[in-house]
Formats: sequence, structure tokens, C-alpha cells
Amino acid sequence: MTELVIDVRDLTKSFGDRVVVDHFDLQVPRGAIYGFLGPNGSGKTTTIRMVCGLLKPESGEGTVLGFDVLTESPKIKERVGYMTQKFSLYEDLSIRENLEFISRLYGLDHRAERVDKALEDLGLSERQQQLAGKLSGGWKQRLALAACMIHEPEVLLLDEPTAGVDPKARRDFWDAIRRYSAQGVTTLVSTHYMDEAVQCDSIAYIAYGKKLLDAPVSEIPKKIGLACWRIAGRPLLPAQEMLEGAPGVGLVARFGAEIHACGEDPVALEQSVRRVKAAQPHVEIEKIEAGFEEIFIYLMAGSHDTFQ
Ligand SMILES: Nc1ncnc2c1ncn2[C@@H]1O[C@H](COP(=O)(O)OP(=O)(O)OP(=O)(O)O)[C@@H](O)[C@H]1O
Repeated sequence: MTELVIDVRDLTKSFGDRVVVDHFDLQVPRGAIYGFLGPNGSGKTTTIRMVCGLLKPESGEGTVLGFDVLTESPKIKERVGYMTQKFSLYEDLSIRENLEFISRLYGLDHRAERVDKALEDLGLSERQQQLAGKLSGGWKQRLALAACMIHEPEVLLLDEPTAGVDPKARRDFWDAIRRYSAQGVTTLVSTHYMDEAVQCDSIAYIAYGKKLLDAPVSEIPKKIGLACWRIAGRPLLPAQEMLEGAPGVGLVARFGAEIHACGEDPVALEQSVRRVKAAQPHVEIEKIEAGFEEIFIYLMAGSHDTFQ
């Protein structure tokens, strides 16, 4: 049987009279990379904080690494690396000094060896004497990840880890996550970037605190069943304006020189697209398969919370 590193059910949390996470289930096998998507304020950070033992759910149950989320949170915290949205580093310490400091805080043994390993794993060895405050965003991110990994956690929880980092640095960061995954580290990562979402083995999508979708990335297009049409030709803007808000059209997105119009009601969508063709005969229309790109944009637009 697959070992579930994260296995939580019905997690619920309210702030005041607002339910922010509502009966949330999550099962993540060892070594998996699980992406956590959802519009702003949908409850991702709150869920991550409950999973790592920082926040007590008001109801629900489950385990992380076999430890009970309600009664054994100190044991979970010790074994989890958590990178928050606003991680902090000591800007006037060097990369190495930051890692040494953190390993002392954790009371770790073999500190020099651990720091050497973290530096090497993240390609930071040559820069170890540089001041953290002088690093670019991408290098700071790597240092933050090295700091999360210094106690060799079995679970990594990353809350929008590469916000504001350029695509090359994001790719390097993800290479590191893949290497950790190959070594058996389990990762849950919240993200707003498509290039990160496609790196994940599976995606859980949350809106208004409820999980609406949970599936391997490759199965998501089929699961959502989004109908899609491609519209091309010049000028495109009048067609685009007609499509926006038209019946059956849940998404109008530019893909280079064409538009993709997608929606969950294929009949209404087709009628709207054909109306555009009738009014704008110079455009070409063609029915296409929705790919993960369209689905991702559709999900992150956050306007369609009804699919099963
Ligand atoms: N400590 C708190 N006290 C009161 N409200 C809170 C607290 N923490 C979070 N919230 C509210 O709970 C809701 C969910 O927040 P959460 O940070 O979990 O969402 P998120 O999906 O991570 O959003 P983002 O993508 O913007 O980080 C938000 O409306 C937020 O304002």
C-alpha cells in the first residue's frame, strides 16, 4: 500500500464567524509533489499551517508522518520544513552564517556538515561568504530553501515560494525540489504560476475554503471537461469583446495571435462562438481540446466554483 505522508480529513477552521477552511481532505503519498492552487484568500495558507502543526483545526482529524495533527503537533513541526510567503533571512549575515545560525537555533548536531550539504544541494557553496542582504531574489529563495532543509525534514511545505522570482530562478528552484522528491521528501506547494503547477504530480484546487478538485496533473483536463474553441484572424479585438461575458464563455484568453474561448457548457459556448463568426466573418473558428494551460487560467480566474 502507498504510504501517505499527509493524510488529513475534514479539516475546518474559522476566523470569527467566517469559515476559511471547510471540511478539507488531503492525501499525499511519500515523495509526491502536490500543487495547491486557488484564488487569493481561498484558504491555502491556513490549510498549510494546519498541516504543519502551527494552527490547530477546530474540527477534523488526520496525521502527518504518522503523527496526529490534533495532539502531536510538536513532533510534526520538528519534521517539516515550512517556507512562508515572507520568509526572513539575516541580511547582514553571509549565506553560510545564516545557515549556521539556523542550525544552532534548531540545536542540530554535525552543524558544519549539514551546512556544507545544504550549500552543495542548492548550488550555494561558491557564494557562501556573500551577505544575504546583497543577494538577488532568486538566490535569496534558494537560501530560504536551504534553511528549510537544514534539519533534513521529510515534508516540505512551500507557500508561494517563488513569488516575484524570474523564470530561470524558478526553474532552478524546481530542479532542487525534484531532487529532494527523488530522495523521498514529500512537498506541498501553493502557487499562482502555471510553470510551477505543471511541475507537480497532482493538484488540489481550493476555493472559498472547499476543495473542488484533486487529481494528477495529466488527468485534470479530462476531469474538468472544459470545452474550448480557437479563434484567429485579424482584427481579433472585436471578436474578443463579443466573446467576453457571452453565454457559455467562462474564459477568453489570448494565446499569441489567437484567442481561446472556453467554458463548461459546450452547447452555449458553441452558439456564442458561431455568433461571433457570423458577425465577424473574417475570423476562423475551430474546436480544440483544452490543455492544462487553458484549465490553469480558467481555475485561477476564480470565477467558476461549481464543477465537481
Ligand atoms: N489569523 C487570521 N485572522 C483572521 N482572518 C484570517 C487569519 N488568517 C487568514 N485569515 C483570512 O482567511 C482567509 C484565507 O486566508 P489564507 O491566507 O489561508 O488564503 P490563501 O489562499 O493562502 O490566500 P493567498 O493566496 O492570498 O495567500 C482570508 O480571507 C484571510 O484574510
